[in-house]
Order: sequence, then structure tokens, then C-alpha cells
Amino acid sequence: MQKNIVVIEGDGIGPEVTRQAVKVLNAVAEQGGHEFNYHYCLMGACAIDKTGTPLPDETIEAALNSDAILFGAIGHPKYDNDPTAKVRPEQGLLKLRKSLQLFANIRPVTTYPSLQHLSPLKGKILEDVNFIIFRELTGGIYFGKKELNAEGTQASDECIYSREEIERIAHLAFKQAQQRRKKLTLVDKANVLETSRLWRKVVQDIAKQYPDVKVDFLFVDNAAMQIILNPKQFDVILTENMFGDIISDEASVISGSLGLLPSASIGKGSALFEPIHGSYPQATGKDIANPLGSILSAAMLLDHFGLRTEANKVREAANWTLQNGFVTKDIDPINFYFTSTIGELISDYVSGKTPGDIHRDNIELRKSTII
Ligand SMILES: NC(=O)C1=CN([C@@H]2O[C@H](COP(=O)(O)OP(=O)(O)OC[C@H]3O[C@@H](n4cnc5c(N)ncnc54)[C@H](O)[C@@H]3O)[C@@H](O)[C@H]2O)C=CC1
Ligand SMILES: CC(C)CC(=O)C(=O)O
Ligand SMILES: [Mg+2]
Repeated sequence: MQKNIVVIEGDGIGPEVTRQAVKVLNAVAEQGGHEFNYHYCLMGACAIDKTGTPLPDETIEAALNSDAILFGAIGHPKYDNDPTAKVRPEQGLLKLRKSLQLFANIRPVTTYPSLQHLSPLKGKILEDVNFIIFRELTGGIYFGKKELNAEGTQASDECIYSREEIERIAHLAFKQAQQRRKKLTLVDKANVLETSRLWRKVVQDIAKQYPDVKVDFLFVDNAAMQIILNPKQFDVILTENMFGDIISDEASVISGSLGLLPSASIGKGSALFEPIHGSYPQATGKDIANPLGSILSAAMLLDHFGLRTEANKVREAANWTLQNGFVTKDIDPINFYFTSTIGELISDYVSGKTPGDIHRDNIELRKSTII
């Protein structure tokens, strides 16, 4: 198989985690005789520095013509700490999502037996958690009209949703639920927001076409608690853009780290794959960020290419590192391994080097206890 992949490393830890995902994709390609061609493009603060814009036209063009996009993260403190900045890295990401019509962001959440000690409830009830968040990605408050009055004393962000925007992601979520445990939970704030009441109405209408799927409705404030307290109740969560953004970061806590969660953004054209975390500026260049969110996003990219066995091999390798204590600093702040070491271990595993072939002594040399 020959595929053209646009790689957008972005800012902060984006480059270092994305490089691990590319290592793993290279191992998959080598094993299977595939040819993955990478085209590196700019977006975010690094793009502003080099071109004056967070999303150069060349990046949009390359992304539109690619088979898939692998993305790291964008964002830099110099913009986060300047609320008056007119040009911002995040504008690039939002524009890319809109340009590619990536209306559905799919964020699977799982727990790992070896990381139970990190879970907030530290108990049996967090075993076997496995749900998927379908977050609407190109509408809602992030894309509404933004205004600041002349005096700088009043601001507004408009939140708009159309029936069509809700329907297209709802159908995807219902279809996914049919292939899983047949339960869909709409997370909204329909007791207060008109947009949420439209979401409820549309989902109730669409539910008639999926009679085998049980539908639940949950207010987002309650959902935020339930995700921690009783996450096993969820199968597919469907929600709007901002609520999905927030509850998915929250859900990462029950997995063990924000660095673990991958995502796929799909729509009408090329699909994009990215970890759910941001550019984690404090860790930039230290080789300590968890690359699993990025590597597992690459696994979702392989699924998208129809390479399901290979994708599962990558997931098996990621599980193997966690089970054997090959973890980054977010998981074990004392005995941890570097980002690049985890990437090597996983690509070695995918290349057919069984755990027995990997000499722990060599790995120990690359371990750090001093950062
Ligand atoms: N998709 C994207 O590109 C996103 C970009 N951002 C941007 O990222 C910048 C930083 O935002 P924050 O709110 O600090 O969010 P963040 O996701 O970058 O980091 C929040 C915290 O999560 C942990 N974390 C995140 N990724 C990790 C990883 N791979 N390994 C280990 N720990 C990890 C760290 O404790 C970190 O302090 C901002 O400029 C923000 O706008 C934020 C979210 C998503
Ligand atoms: C620019 C933000 C909306 C990025 C983010 O937090 C996300 O997509 O999860
Ligand atoms: Mg987010």
C-alpha cells in the first residue's frame, strides 16, 4: 500500500511525540512492505514565526490532497499570556478543521489494569472502562462570532448549531453504538441552552432510525461527575464542541494521564489524527512527554487505512510498555523512561522484536531518574 501522509508537528511537545508516532508507522510500513510518504507542513506558533500566519495556504493544500494527516499539537505561552494578540496559533487548528470539514472528533477512552493506582477512585470500578466520545468539531461556540466592545469592557462568543450539523455527527455516533454495546448518551445543557435543546430534539428524532440503541440524556455538569464516579455506564457519548473538549480531558484522568488519549477527526475529506493533549510547553525539548496519545492516534490512522491487524499490533505494543513499567514521567515521576525510548520500544515491538529480544539492561541505560 502506498499512502501520502501530511505531518504537522506543531509547537511545544508536538514534534517530539509526533516523531515517535512516525517511528512506529515506519516500522509498520517496513514490516508490511508499505510505502508511507511524509510531507511535513507548518501550523501554529512555529508557522506564525516563519510565515506570519498560523496556517499557511500550502499546509491546507497539502492536507486536502493527502491520504491522512498526523498532527502533534499547537500553542505557545507567548500567545496564551497575551489576550490582546490578534494572530493566534489556535486559529490555525480551527481553520484547518473547518477547511477539511472535520466535523467529528472521535476520542476513545480506556483504562489500563497496570495504571489503576493513578485512577481517581483507585478501585475495582475503574477496570474495563471503554467508551468513545463523539465530539462535534466544526461548530458551536468555538466558531461563533466573537466580539469585544470598543472600551474593552464587554465581550461575547456566539454559539450556533444547525440541525444538519447535529444530524451528521449523530448518525456516525449511532452507527458506532450499534457496533458496540448499543448505548448512546447525549451530553448537553438542555435545561439552559437553546442549542442544547435543538441537540436533544434532533437526537430524539434520529433515534427512531436506530431502535436497537438505548439513548440517555445527561446534563454536562452531571456528566462531568459521572465520568469520574461511574465511567462504566458509558458506551458512546455524543456531545457538542466545547463540552466534548472539556469532558475528554477530564476522562483522561481515569486512564491515568492526558498524555495517553488519542483521537481521529473525520469528515468529508482527508482524516486527521492527533493526541487530545496540547503543546505542554513546560516539557518542550525535555524528552519526557508521554508519546502514547500520539502513537495510539497513529494506530487509529492505520485503522483508517484498513490496516486493522497492524493497528492492533501497535495497541498491543503500547499495552506491553505500560504493563512492563516502561512509562514516562507523567505515569511514574521517579522511575521513568524518555519519550524517545518509549517510541523505540514500541517500534521494535511492532518490528517483531519480541519482549524477550529487548534487553532490559540496555533499556535501563536509557532510563532517567534525574530530571
Ligand atoms: N490540539 C491542540 O493542539 C491543543 C492545543 N492546546 C494548547 O496547548 C498549550 C498548553 O495548554 P494546556 O492547557 O497547558 O494543555 P496541555 O494539554 O498542553 O497540558 C496540560 C497538562 O497535561 C499534561 N500533559 C499534556 N500532554 C502530556 C503528555 N503528552 N505527556 C504527559 N503529560 C501531558 C501536563 O501535565 C500538562 O501540564 C496552549 O497554548 C493551548 O492553547 C491545548 C489543547 C489542545
Ligand atoms: C484549539 C483548541 C480547541 C484545541 C483543543 O483543546 C482540542 O481540540 O482539544
Ligand atoms: Mg482540548
